[in-house]
Amino acid sequence: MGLATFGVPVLLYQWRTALLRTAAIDTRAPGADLLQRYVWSVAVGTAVTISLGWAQLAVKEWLYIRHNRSRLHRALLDSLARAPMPEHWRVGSHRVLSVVSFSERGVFLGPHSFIEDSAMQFAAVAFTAYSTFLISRWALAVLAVLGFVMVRTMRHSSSVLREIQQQKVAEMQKRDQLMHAIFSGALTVRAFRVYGHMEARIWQLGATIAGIERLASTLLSVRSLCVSALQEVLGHLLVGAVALRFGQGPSMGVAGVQMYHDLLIRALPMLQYVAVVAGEAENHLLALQEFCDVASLPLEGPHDASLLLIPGSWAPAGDIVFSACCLRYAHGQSRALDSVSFAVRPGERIGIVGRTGSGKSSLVNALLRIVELESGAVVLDGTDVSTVGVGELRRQISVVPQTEALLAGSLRSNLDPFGEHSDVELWAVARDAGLDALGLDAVVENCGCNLSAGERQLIAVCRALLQRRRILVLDEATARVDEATAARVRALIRGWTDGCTVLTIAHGLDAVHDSDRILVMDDGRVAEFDSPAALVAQRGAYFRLLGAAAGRAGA
Ligand SMILES: Nc1ncnc2c1ncn2[C@@H]1O[C@H](COP(=O)(O)OP(=O)(O)OP(=O)(O)O)[C@@H](O)[C@H]1O
Repeated sequence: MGLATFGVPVLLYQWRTALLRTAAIDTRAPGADLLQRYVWSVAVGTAVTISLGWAQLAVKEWLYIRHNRSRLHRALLDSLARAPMPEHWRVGSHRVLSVVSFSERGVFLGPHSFIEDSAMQFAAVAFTAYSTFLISRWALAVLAVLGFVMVRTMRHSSSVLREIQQQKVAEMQKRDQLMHAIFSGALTVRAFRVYGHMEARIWQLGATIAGIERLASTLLSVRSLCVSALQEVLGHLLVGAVALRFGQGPSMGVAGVQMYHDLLIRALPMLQYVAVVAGEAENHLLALQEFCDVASLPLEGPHDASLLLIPGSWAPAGDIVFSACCLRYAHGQSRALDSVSFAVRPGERIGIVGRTGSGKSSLVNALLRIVELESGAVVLDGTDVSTVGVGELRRQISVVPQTEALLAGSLRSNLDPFGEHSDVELWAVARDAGLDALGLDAVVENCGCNLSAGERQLIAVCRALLQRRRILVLDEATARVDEATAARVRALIRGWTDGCTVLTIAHGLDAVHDSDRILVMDDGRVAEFDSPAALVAQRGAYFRLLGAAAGRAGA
């Protein structure tokens, strides 16, 4: 680096001498002083540019690759891992994926290459401008105006190209989604014989994408033609201005003009680079903005930092109180829970029923602080859950969600992802659930796609039971198994949750008829809450649900 920084000016000095000799410039002739200053400015400008480049290269590795890259990645992961779920739903997985993939390709490479290019190109343009100023102010004015037009044209065309690119990405996403739908819903596609229709749609999207690509390439060609033409005009105008300036010099006029022309031909494309770099920088900064938006999502409450409890010391027995709870998913949306109040005693089994969208799953979201309450409080064993860490809270509760999450591995690794249980326990729960025929080492593919829907649910139930927590929430946990298996799962849950508080959300009333009490939700409110027998005697909402279920069964 040192050799280059100090060697380059020396080489340039030699070059300048050779140039002057070749051009047979009489250094004592009028105007020669001006030309010498010009050549010097070229030499110094080039040396500065190269030194800047070297210095930038030296800091780049440490600053962007070693330091910023890992820091930004960590910020992105932290943000995604700690953001409240509504933020996840808002951001969407597509946006996260595009930010993560861009972070690899663009955000980290973008700024430093922008600095590298801009340092080199702006310095190049600056010394071209200074050199031209030395020769002719009129030439500089022309250079400035046409350079401005060139940069504006490039930037405008870059933004048009960017829009076209975005359109292409949107069309490609549509095509990918369609491909995914065909792949994941292959049975439905074949059953309804719509493959031909979907194939035609994919071809149509492919043709649209090809059309967009053709448009982009035409635009690029037109832009490059325009810029070349503009450069030619600029070059001739400047050379003309210089010829006028030096035209009178008898011994050096032609040589000076020739030399200036040569240097100009090399320097002018730099203007084009400046415009390209500026457009690129704009793209990168927009992407960086997007990256920062996702990397700085608001955080959910502290994970373990309870103000009131010694970490790990909190072990509620399962007493749950909802007190005037109001929950809203988004501003302007109606409340999913509207002044919900009820109390559950430790060890009680509560069935939660109600029509679709009545707020059953929202109760779980409030209990686990997946979504924070707008007002009211959820109290566990006398402790307002908003005062404990979300990690601490969630460690007290096992949940079997509506859509279970299975990972590629074995039955064993899915039942016991953290290797906390003995084979005896795993066999016991697998046997009770009727999964023992598979064997603990049975292969489970990603998302459990090599298992039946019922088997996947059973694995999720077993995994929750093995955790042996005081509170268990089952959200439609037996919706996809036959009645005999559902009865078996109910028996399994009873056997493994002695003394635990169990909240069972279900559409099918069979899943909750043996509960101690039934909570009926209606439009975000508690409609009824009592024992099944009392609710039947009341002939209210639960009774009507039973009647509707009986009607469906009879039909
Ligand atoms: N992620 C979400 N974003 C916005 N609104 C939501 C979200 N989840 C639920 N809602 C709304 O909140 C209300 C209650 O939904 P919730 O999922 O609690 O009903 P549910 O009784 O569990 O329904 P289901 O029986 O279909 O599971 C509905 O009006 C629903 O549209």
